[in-house]
This record gives sequence, C-alpha cells and structure tokens, in this order.
Amino acid sequence: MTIPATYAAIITAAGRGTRAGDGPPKQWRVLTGESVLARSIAAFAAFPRIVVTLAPEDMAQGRAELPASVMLVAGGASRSDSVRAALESLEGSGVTHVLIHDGARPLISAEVIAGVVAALEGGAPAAAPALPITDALWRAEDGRVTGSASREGLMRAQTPQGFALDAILAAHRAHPEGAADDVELAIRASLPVTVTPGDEDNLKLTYAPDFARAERILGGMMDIRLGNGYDVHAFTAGDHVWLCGVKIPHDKALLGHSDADVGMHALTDAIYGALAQGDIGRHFPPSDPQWKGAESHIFLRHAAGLARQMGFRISNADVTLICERPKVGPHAGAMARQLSEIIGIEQDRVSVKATTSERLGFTGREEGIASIATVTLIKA
Ligand SMILES: Nc1ccn([C@@H]2O[C@H](COP(=O)(O)OP(=O)(O)OP(=O)(O)O)[C@@H](O)[C@H]2O)c(=O)n1
Ligand SMILES: C[C@](O)(CO)[C@H](O)COP(=O)(O)O
Repeated sequence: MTIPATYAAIITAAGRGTRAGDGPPKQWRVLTGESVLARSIAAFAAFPRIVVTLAPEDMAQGRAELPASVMLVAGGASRSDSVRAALESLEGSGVTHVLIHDGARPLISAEVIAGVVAALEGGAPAAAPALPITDALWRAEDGRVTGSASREGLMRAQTPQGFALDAILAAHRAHPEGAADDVELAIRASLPVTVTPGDEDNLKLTYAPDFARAERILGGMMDIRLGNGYDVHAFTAGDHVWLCGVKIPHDKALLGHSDADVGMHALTDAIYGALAQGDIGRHFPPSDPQWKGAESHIFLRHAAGLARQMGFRISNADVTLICERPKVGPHAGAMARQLSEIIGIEQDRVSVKATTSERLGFTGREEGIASIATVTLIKA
C-alpha cells in the first residue's frame, strides 16, 4: 500500500529492557543478523518520515547504526514520556497522522500496518491492531487459582497504534500521568478507536525466551537460496590472466569477450542462478559491443545489486578455480578480498580455492581454466 505523504512513524526504543534479563537493551540485540530495532525501522521504510525515541545514552549508537534518514529524539522515563517527546517534535511539521510502534516488536507485518493506515484513511481518528483472547482467564495467588474471569469483549493490544497527530498530541498533553499504551490515553480523551487485525507473530520481545521464539518465527519466514555457477575460458597468447579480480603474470592469457575473469563469471552466474534471473549472457549479451573487454567486476556488481534490490543479502560465496597453472594459492587472499568488496560482504564469508585436474582433460592439458562457484542468499 502507498503511505500518504503526511504520515509519520514513531518507533519507541528508549526503554532498558529490564525484564529481558542480562545483555544490552533488547532493541539493540541481534536477531538472525540484524538488530531488533533495525528490523522494526525497516518495516516502516515506506513512511516518508520516521522518528525513533532513544535513551540519551544510546544516541551515539543510534547515529552510528541506524539509517541516516531517521530522526532521533531523546526519550523519557516512561514509554508515554518517550512517545510524547516524539509527538512534540512533529508538531507544525505538516504531518497529519502518526503510527506509534514498539521498537521491541520487530516482526510487524506490512498487512498489520496497512490495516491501521486503511482505517485512518477511512476517517477513523484512531485505529490499532488487536487479537481476541483464546485462553481461559484465571485469577491466581501464591501459585493457586483463586477464581476465573470472563474473556468476553477482551482483546490483546498490539502496535502500531495510529492516530490523527493533533488528537493524540492533545490526549498526551491532557494526561501527563501516562498509560500502558497510546490507545489508553486516547480513550481517556474520549477518542473513538477502531480495532484492526493483529497478528500472532507480532509479539513484543519482553522476556528472555521471547527472543528464541522470534528467531523460530523468522526461521520459518526466511527465504534461503543456493546458486551455482560454472564457467570456462580457453588460453590464448598473452602474458597475464585476470582471476577473481587479481592480475596474475602468466605465459598465456584467457580468451573472452570481456576480460575473461572465469572465477568472477562463475560467481556472477551463481548469484543470478539463486535469484532465478538467468545468467551473465542475459544481462550483458556478448553480441553487444559495449561489453567488449569489459572488466568483470561490472557484471558481479550488477548481480550483487540485483540480489539486494530483491531483498536478499549474500551470506557466503565459495569459488573454486580448476587449473594446473598459474598457482592460485599465493593470490587466494587477495582474490577473496576483491570479491568481498565487490559483493559487499565480510571477507571471512568469501572463499577462493583451487584444484588441478590431475593433468586430465582440457584443464589438465592447460588448454584453459574452469571455475565453479556456490553462493547462499538469505531474505529474512
Ligand atoms: N522510557 C521508555 C520505556 C519504553 N520505551 C519503549 O517502549 C516499548 C515497549 O516497552 P517495554 O516492552 O516495556 O520496554 P522496556 O521498557 O525496554 O522493557 P522493561 O519494562 O522490561 O524494562 C519498547 O520498544 C521500549 O524501548 C520507550 O521508548 N521509552
Ligand atoms: C504498547 C504495548 O505494546 C501494547 O501492547 C504495551 O502496553 C507496552 O508494553 P508494556 O509491557 O506494557 O510496558
């Protein structure tokens, strides 16, 4: 759904996460490769403006780790204080509606957000997601059940909670005592609140075991793809070869339309393969004279960029060069460095190795070099 230009998202992340136990505050903990807060912010990427509340002592970390486009506001002692500071920062900005979301709910879905926005666009001054209660409710004391309670009409509240900015700002100003959430303040201010569909996966990380549950959910949502690539180039007369972005003096050269970097071509094809996006020939046709003599990093950069565009990160890459000569071992580190820089991942996630074919076949007869590559892409 398209988010109207006058909407803003407020992500609350100024809490200390005391119930989550030891370790950094929960919003800074890492869930399958990305911080909880980065995930929560990413879910609102379509919003024209994002305000994040942070504890004053976390501001430096926020500036270093969060996207430069988000606005950081110092939070207060309670969640309500933090939200109010963010709301005040938006007054007079032209923003008409805000969605207020817990930074500690990183599994928020586009559907839940769209439900809230649709209700506001339909004219509701306030709307928030919730779920019905499916368990019986008891009262208990000292480990013993003392009674039961009706679940009739009770809902479990979630975020993001959406409001017309002026209405929720007025509610906060009128009730500085605060509340558990913004809907509670809206109700105190007599604002009608529309209930929109919540989502079981939109859990708030509160206690230590919640992190394992979130990882299990993310594991189920994860799209993991393997790609393989294979390439061969024949030798011709010359005095050097390009292998995985490194120029190696040799008594022959590799023949090709581009610079004939056989390792880089195999890796490029592995990425296209994992994305089911064809191969180098489809994106850079050899019949097109503009790619004559082209440096192969252009192809690899394109494939890695396409992966990012399609929402994947490259988790690792493994390239094998098959040749009798030149010796690859002394250059393998430099090659891995080049590849890791081009595809934008850490060097310890890239492997370049070589094997001979025991003097068998075309590589054994030193007629050319072959390469195979494998890559893993992850979308979480
Ligand atoms: N002064 C505060 C307190 C909380 N929050 C944010 O509000 C959300 C929901 O609050 P909660 O789960 O209670 O977080 P914490 O206060 O961090 O947790 P705890 O109560 O266990 O310390 C969290 O994203 C939290 O960072 C905030 O912005 N400012
Ligand atoms: C805002 C909230 O997430 C709604 O469910 C919740 O009230 C905040 O968390 P807390 O555990 O009550 O502090």
